[in-house]
Amino acid sequence: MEAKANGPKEEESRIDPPTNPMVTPLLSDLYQFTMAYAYWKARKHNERAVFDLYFRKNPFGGEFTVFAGLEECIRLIANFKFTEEEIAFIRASLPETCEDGFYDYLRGIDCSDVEVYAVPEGYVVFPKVPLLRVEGPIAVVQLLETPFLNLINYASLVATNAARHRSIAGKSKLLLEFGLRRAQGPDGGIGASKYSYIGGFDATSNVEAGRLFGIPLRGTHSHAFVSSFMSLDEIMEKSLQSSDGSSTCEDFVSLVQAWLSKIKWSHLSHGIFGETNQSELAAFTSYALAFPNNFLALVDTYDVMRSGVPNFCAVALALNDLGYKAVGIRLDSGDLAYLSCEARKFFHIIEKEFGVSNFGKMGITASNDLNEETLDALNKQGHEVDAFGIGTNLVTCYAQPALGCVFKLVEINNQPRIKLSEDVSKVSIPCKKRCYRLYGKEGYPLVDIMTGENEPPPKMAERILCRHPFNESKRAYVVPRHVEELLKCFWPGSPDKAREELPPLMQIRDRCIKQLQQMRPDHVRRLNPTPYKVSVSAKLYDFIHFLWLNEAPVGELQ
Ligand SMILES: Nc1ncnc2c1ncn2[C@@H]1O[C@H](COP(=O)(O)OP(=O)(O)OP(=O)(O)O)[C@@H](O)[C@H]1O
Ligand SMILES: O=P(O)(O)OC[C@H]1O[C@H](OP(=O)(O)OP(=O)(O)O)[C@H](O)[C@@H]1O
Ligand SMILES: O=C(O)c1cccnc1
Ligand SMILES: [Mg+2]
Repeated sequence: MEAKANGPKEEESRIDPPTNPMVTPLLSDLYQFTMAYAYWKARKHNERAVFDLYFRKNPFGGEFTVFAGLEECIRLIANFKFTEEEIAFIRASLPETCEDGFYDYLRGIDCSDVEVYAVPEGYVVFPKVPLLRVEGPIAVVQLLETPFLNLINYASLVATNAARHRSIAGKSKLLLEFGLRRAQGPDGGIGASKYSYIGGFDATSNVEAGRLFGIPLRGTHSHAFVSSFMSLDEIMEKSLQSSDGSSTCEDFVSLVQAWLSKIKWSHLSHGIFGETNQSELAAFTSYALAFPNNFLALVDTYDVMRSGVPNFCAVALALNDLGYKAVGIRLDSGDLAYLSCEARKFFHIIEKEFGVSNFGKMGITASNDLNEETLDALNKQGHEVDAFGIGTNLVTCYAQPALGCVFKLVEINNQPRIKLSEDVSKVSIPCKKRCYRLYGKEGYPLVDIMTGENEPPPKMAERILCRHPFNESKRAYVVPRHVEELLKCFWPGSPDKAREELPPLMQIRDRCIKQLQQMRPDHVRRLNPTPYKVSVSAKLYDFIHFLWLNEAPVGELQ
């Protein structure tokens, strides 16, 4: 197909449908359809509306949030079209008094007249600043409220949760997402894997997420595998070729037993253990025969130091004789700080005693109900864990089950709108706005500022007054070293107009890691973090308060 004169090639510009086929125009609340009908009935449906999608409070007691879920929103609107079956269902769900013309109207709807400006996915974001600004015919944009919130709330929450776990674990640790079995259903599981990866996890055990998104897959084995073996006699196929293929060990089981005996009687490890569990030894040996290049053993089924670790070392040393390097162990119960240190000491003893270089650096993975607090406790106690497998607390976002993103009308037919509330933090910021991040001389972001759409943008090296949107006394002058416009055009209305790229997941992850690194450390620390400043221009401040006074009825005291 020919490339269009000034546009991308058609196939390049085509945007895939949402990952989850359940994400359709019907994945919405009934009231969006009743409102759409009422807009249509009032001939208001094509009025041009601007909505902001934002949250009011950072999750997990922190002062930052990682924005995620944008690509799935763009996929939804790029493919937004009702099927006849869907229209028939809406017709059956609305009162019979609804006129037929509405269903013809629905049949014709797509998002070619909708514009979405958004913060790039993976960015660090803050309360009140729009993550998305959605503009279009009010009835259509209204229908997008629920699916957009659904696609962004959990994605951003779990990406933030992952980023927090990464920040405590430290850069050098491997973080594995193990949560599929505990996730809130299939979409929760897939979403958790995808967005934990964006938040800085290294890999997932979720095979379907690996296929869909190219996330690295990792895994060990379970207690069932260990306890399914009864004795070494079960192992029928005992031969193992050396890693370079030059020789074959006909009886790998005997080689393992010989090593276990050597370890047991070596003067350095003497007394640490007596008889190890032989069924566990059989399981480890079998696993090594199946995966000589990827041997990793779960060592806590019977007794970590008296059985699991010595059995593991015997198999690892036998593999070493044949030129293979074992990967390491996994600890899944007990005191993970203590056991990891004990295991590490044992590996060092083996290295010294038998001259196997780097044996002391053997990988130690830990799992079992890990969360921010346990990671923090392990750090404080000192530990020797290289990789953490985290499931339940990560994917269910146990510490906070939802991020409260909302979708509020800020302008209709060029008329700014405000939503008032007794609770000042819930008052919406009116107007179609532009948002900027101002950077200071040390390179850190200093403040986010929202301005009216037609105000001149803040300029580098030029002093600008940044005001708290609601608190009159809170204001500061900023001379930015660098100004970044936050809301970029991700959906200009049609797939062949210029728009921001939807980058691969890996790039979003890199962006997220970079974003977190460039934050001033006190904003992202765990204990008593400093709030990041979110502000409005002086002009917007005045306008908000003018509108507020205009819209709020004056009470009468009797
Ligand atoms: N050194 C440590 N400091 C703080 N918390 C730890 C430490 N080691 C382990 N933990 C945590 O303590 C909890 C122990 O959980 P629990 O008592 O259910 O497990 P367990 O008895 O060790 O193992 P099992 O799964 O066999 O019952 C887990 O959440 C684990 O992450
Ligand atoms: O603890 P999480 O953070 O959710 O991580 C995943 C857990 O899932 C696995 O076992 P499972 O919990 O199914 O069984 P177990 O606790 O008896 O090992 C694994 O051994 C971890 O313990
Ligand atoms: O591979 C593992 O060790 C694993 C995978 C999922 C859950 N728990 C552990
Ligand atoms: Mg468990």
